[in-house]
Amino acid sequence: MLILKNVSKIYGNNKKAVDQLTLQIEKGEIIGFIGPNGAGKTTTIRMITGIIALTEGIIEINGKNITKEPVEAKKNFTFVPDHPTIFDAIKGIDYLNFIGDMHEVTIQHRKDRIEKYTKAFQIYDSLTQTINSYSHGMKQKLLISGALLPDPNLFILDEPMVGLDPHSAKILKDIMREHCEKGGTVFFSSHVLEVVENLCDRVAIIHRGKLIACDTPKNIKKNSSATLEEIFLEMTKDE
Ligand SMILES: Nc1ncnc2c1ncn2[C@@H]1O[C@H](COP(=O)(O)OP(=O)(O)OP(=O)(O)O)[C@@H](O)[C@H]1O
Repeated sequence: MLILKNVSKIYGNNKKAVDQLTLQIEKGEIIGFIGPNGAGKTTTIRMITGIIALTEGIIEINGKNITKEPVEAKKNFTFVPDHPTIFDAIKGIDYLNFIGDMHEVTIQHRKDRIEKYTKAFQIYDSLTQTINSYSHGMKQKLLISGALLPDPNLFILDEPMVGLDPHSAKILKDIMREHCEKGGTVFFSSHVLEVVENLCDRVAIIHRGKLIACDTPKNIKKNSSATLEEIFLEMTKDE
């Protein structure tokens, strides 16, 4: 479903933010992508989503190369960025309809899914208001609802729990799990290690641009009684 082969990113200031990262994610998996601040998570996600170019390597989404076939590759995923930047002079419902139009979601399917997600996130009654009247969390939930609307094969989220209240975070976790049970795939970055440990099939750990582990939470913990947080802190501590 998602393949990264020897992917690197060197920024203009010669900063090697991602270093030879290789990762394969299968259909139906939830993968949590964790790492300390500056480890390269957002850079990796921005390369997967085609927002920035790779310096080297290959990224394929459902067999489509994000560099060579960006339009085809982009039909296979939706993305929720870490900051809910959104054109906010329009109403919430207009934003969702725009997403529906872009992804050619049928009217009935669109109506059902808008109701399902915005009611679950308790923003349904605010959809007729302009987005500039929304709180940070409401914007985040609108973006998530929009990203779910096309029923993507791959759902990518950069730090989705930030700004969500516990009730909304629980709904999002349930939606992510449901998406995978229906055969979809979820790839998300997070600093909330408890969520990652409890929700994910596998955890990918990046440190200083390099992938240092990618396995089930149980295997990463080597069956010890330590928490994922304890193991993560040990693996990524500065010598
Ligand atoms: N546009 C840029 N130009 C130069 N360096 C950058 C740029 N964007 C990110 N970096 C650097 O690349 C490295 C990785 O940054 P990135 O944002 O990918 O980390 P992250 O793991 O998402 O961090 P955080 O957990 O703090 O969000 C950092 O050293 C950062 O300073």
